[in-house]
Amino acid sequence: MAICSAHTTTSLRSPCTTVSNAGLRQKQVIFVTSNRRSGGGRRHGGARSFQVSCSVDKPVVIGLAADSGCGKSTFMRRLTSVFGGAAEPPKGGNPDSNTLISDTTTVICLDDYHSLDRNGRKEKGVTALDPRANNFDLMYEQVKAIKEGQAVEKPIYNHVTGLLDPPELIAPPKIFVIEGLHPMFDERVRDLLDFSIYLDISDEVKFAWKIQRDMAERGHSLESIKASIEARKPDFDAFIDPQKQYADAVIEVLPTQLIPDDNEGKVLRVKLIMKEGVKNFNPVYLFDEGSTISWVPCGRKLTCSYPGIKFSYGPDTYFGNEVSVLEMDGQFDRLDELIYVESHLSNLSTKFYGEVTQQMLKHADFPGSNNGTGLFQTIIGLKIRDLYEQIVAERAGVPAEAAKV
Ligand SMILES: Nc1ncnc2c1ncn2[C@@H]1O[C@H](COP(=O)(O)OP(=O)(O)OP(=O)(O)O)[C@@H](O)[C@H]1O
Ligand SMILES: O=C(CO)[C@H](O)[C@H](O)COP(=O)(O)O
Repeated sequence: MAICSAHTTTSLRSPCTTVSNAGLRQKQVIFVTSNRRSGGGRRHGGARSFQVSCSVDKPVVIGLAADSGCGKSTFMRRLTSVFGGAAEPPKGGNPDSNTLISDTTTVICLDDYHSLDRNGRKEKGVTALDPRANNFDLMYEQVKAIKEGQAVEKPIYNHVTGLLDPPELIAPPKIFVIEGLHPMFDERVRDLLDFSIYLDISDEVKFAWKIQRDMAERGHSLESIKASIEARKPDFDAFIDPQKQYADAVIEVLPTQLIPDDNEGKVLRVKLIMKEGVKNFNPVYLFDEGSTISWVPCGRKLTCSYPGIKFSYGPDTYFGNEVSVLEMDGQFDRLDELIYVESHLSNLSTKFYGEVTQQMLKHADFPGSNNGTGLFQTIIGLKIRDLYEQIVAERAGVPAEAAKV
């Protein structure tokens, strides 16, 4: 029996999504196979797709691009937290799965579309960033299937063994996030995205973060970290970096300008570059929309130790597109005082006064919580929630207020 067959669009909560996200309990969800073979699905190079007959709310698809070690996982944790509930790997599945599922979101890692495993890349002398090491046809077919409300059997790239493991079943969630090296590389995949983000970490900062993680936490030597960054650089420049021109929002992370010749990389200058004219996305602004503003909030209401904090805001162009740019240089001493900054920002898509500050305080232990990386990731998380609600409302033909999650 299809438990969703009586479901109508008057309710915006799809029981389908709840069931499918809870591990696709097959007794409760009817699969309509998409070819003539009974019990099977259409084969996609070892992976199948299934149609979930009761899909009412088709997923909103978000792309997040960045190089490895640039904060994608941290961003994803902030994003899923905005929707509530914990994100966990598929229950009972491969312990090395790269997928994270919560009540609302499913985040897949595009490393799972590596067509060459670690040995294969070594033999052919290509890096994982090279398109020849990735199966974009399968990525496109599966993201498209999910967007159309069909479950897919997605391959798994095992980062522990370096091998391609048997596929895992991915059901269409409310919000489907594809994160990794190439979400905007292939035009067909790019066109499926309802919103896209690029994390643009400057070489200096990337190096500092890599050292912090790979040296301190993984025991790699300084030389091997340098060598690995150098080896990836040509392919990064050729295949990953150009994707930022397509992103609806870019979070750019640079060394501070508040400390002359700083080379410690601890204090950061972070820019949130927001494309104008993107459907269901209104850029955040400081004080006065469209103006050019420079603001040092340190004083009676915001404690700042050296080197202080400086915000800037204004219009600009980015790869020929009109954008609004909000910048924060420096770091917060006291996160609870962030409310003072929040109260001067508009179009935040919060549901109550202080929601940005609350989210930041909730995850004060995440990397970047005291600077613009955490602040802008949180803001983009709220904007994605808003975008989702607007899309759902539009599909259901009701005011956006009625579609609040
Ligand atoms: N905003 C930040 N501020 C400071 N350090 C950060 C920040 N974001 C990430 N890092 C550092 O970079 C490391 C990698 O972060 P994270 O796991 O979120 O990146 P990732 O892109 O998902 O990495 P990978 O693709 O390799 O899994 C963290 O352990 C931390 O050391
Ligand atoms: O750039 C990467 C994306 O995270 C990895 O380096 C890529 O997936 C290759 O993985 P491995 O380190 O297991 O060989």
